[in-house]
Amino acid sequence: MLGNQRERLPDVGSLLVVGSGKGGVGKSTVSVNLAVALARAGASVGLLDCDVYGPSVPMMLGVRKRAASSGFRAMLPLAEAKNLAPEKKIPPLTRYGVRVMSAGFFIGEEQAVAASSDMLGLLIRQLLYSVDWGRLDYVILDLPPGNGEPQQTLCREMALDGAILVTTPQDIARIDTAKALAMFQNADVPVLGVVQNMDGLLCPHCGERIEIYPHSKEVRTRLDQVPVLGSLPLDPMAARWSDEGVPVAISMAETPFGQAFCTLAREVLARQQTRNSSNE
Ligand SMILES: Nc1ncnc2c1ncn2[C@@H]1O[C@H](COP(=O)(O)OP(=O)(O)OP(=O)(O)O)[C@@H](O)[C@H]1O
Repeated sequence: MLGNQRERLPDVGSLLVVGSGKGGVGKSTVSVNLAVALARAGASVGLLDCDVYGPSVPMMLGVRKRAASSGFRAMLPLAEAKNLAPEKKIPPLTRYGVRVMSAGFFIGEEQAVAASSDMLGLLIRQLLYSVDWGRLDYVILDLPPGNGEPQQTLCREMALDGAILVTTPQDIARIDTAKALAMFQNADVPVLGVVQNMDGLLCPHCGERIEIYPHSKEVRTRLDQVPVLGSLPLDPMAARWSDEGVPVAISMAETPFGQAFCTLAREVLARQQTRNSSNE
């Protein structure tokens, strides 16, 4: 099925996904900070955390839900149809200028979700339609690791306007990222580029750069052809701010680490504008 036959979210300019085949490489860090940086650059932005089993966005944005709840039973009745009446839609939370929704707003942070994995695609698609996003330039989907669900359903049914891949320099991460790349390319989703995260550690004492993860020397032809949108070092302060619930695009805005997200946002805006004008 071609991209233009897939469904578009009403009133949303571009639907972007941030993904990687590999877990823990920084997808949520990139999603949250890209969303905040785009908002700071003047765009109207929504962010949907698509990780049902381990949502990280609530903590990264300082909206943690510690108490357990009735979980998805509380959410599913709301998410029964695509054409939900406006008054039935779920209002997103607004944090740092970004409209945010996460399964983590409905379930306690230590609560296990019993949804079977083949339900995840439907669940996320329903959530996407059930949120009262309003009119937005961008909605960013922070994907869970892997190439299963909800990725398959989203690639099949939604018109995704761009994918941003996140990897570390190691080959073990690049192998999985190459798989995610193949998944998006096979589904005709335009891949905007790759962010190389945890690319060296800057010593907080002397500033020396230490390579934590070895740079892969393997040729991965498809992945090597994808533009590099940015490179981020491992920075202990970034992890600390993230746990504090303040995105580094705000808390470290003046540092090279924070600035990297302004550059990433500018790259994404430019690439998306080029794509939009070539599609007109
Ligand atoms: N460049 C970095 N420097 C320091 N810490 C980082 C960096 N990037 C990510 N982290 C930290 O690493 C952890 C994992 O990052 P994150 O949750 O963004 O990865 P993920 O790919 O979304 O993980 P998952 O696969 O679980 O969804 C987080 O604690 C985050 O704060």
